[in-house]
Amino acid sequence: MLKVDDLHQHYGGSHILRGLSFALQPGEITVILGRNGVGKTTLLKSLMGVVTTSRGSITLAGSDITKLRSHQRVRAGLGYVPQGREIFGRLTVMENLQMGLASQPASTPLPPELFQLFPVLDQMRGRRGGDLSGGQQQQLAIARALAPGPKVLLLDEPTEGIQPNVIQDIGRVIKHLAHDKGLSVVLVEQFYDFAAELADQYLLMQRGEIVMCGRGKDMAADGVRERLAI
Ligand SMILES: Nc1ncnc2c1ncn2[C@@H]1O[C@H](COP(=O)(O)OP(=O)(O)OP(=O)(O)O)[C@@H](O)[C@H]1O
Repeated sequence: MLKVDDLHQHYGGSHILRGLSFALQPGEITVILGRNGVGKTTLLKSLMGVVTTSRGSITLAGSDITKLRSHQRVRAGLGYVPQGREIFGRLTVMENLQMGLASQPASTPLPPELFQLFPVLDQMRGRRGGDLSGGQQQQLAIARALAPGPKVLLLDEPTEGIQPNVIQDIGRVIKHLAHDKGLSVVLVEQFYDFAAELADQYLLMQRGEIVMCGRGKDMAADGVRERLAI
C-alpha cells in the first residue's frame, strides 16, 4: 500500500533520516518504536510532506507521491494525526471534523460512521475543541483524519497524556480500522505494551535508521523492549 525507498531528510545541516526503506501492507498495523529524538516524528512529517525530504521515494498504491504537497497527499489517501493532536481549540467538534474535509470537493459529507467509532463526539458536536479532555481531543484528531476516507493512517503517539480507559478505546478503534476496514495504520508509540498489543509489523529506529524490523508477534522473542532500554 505504502512503499518507502531510501528516504533521507535534513534539518539544515543535520542529517536526520538516513536511508529508510520499508513497506506497509493493507489491513496491517505497523508500529514504529525508538527512543526520543531518533526521528520518528520527522519520518511521519516526511511521509505527509510537512517537511521536505532530500532523497528517496514514497509510493502510495502504486503512485509516486514524493513530490506532492501535503493536501495532495491527503487527496491521494494519507491521513495524519500529529503529535499533540493540534485540535482547533476555538472551533466546535463539528467544525474540527469539517476541517478534515478541507482537501475534498465542497459539500463532501462527513462519513456517519465517525460517530459510531467515537460516540463521545456525537454527544459533543457543538462543544469547542479546547473544552474537551485530552482523550476526547485525541479521538477528535483521529476522527478528523478519517473524515476524507484515507487508505493509510499515520498516528504520532496517540496515547501521550491519555487516561488508560481511553487508551483501550483508541486501541480498539485502531484494530478495527486495520483488521476490519483494511487500512494500513502506522503507529509511532513510546508505550511498549500498547505497541506490542497492536503491532502486526514493527520497525525499530535508532539515529535516523531502521535497525530492526519484524512481525509484531515476535517482538518479545526479538528482544525489542530490551533494545529500547539501551
Ligand atoms: N524543526 C527542527 N529543526 C531542527 N532539528 C529538528 C527539528 N525537529 C526535530 N529536530 C531534530 O531531529 C531529530 C529527530 O526528532 P524527532 O522529533 O523526529 O524525533 P522523535 O523520534 O519523534 O522523538 P520524540 O519521541 O521525542 O518525539 C532530533 O534530534 C531533533 O532535535
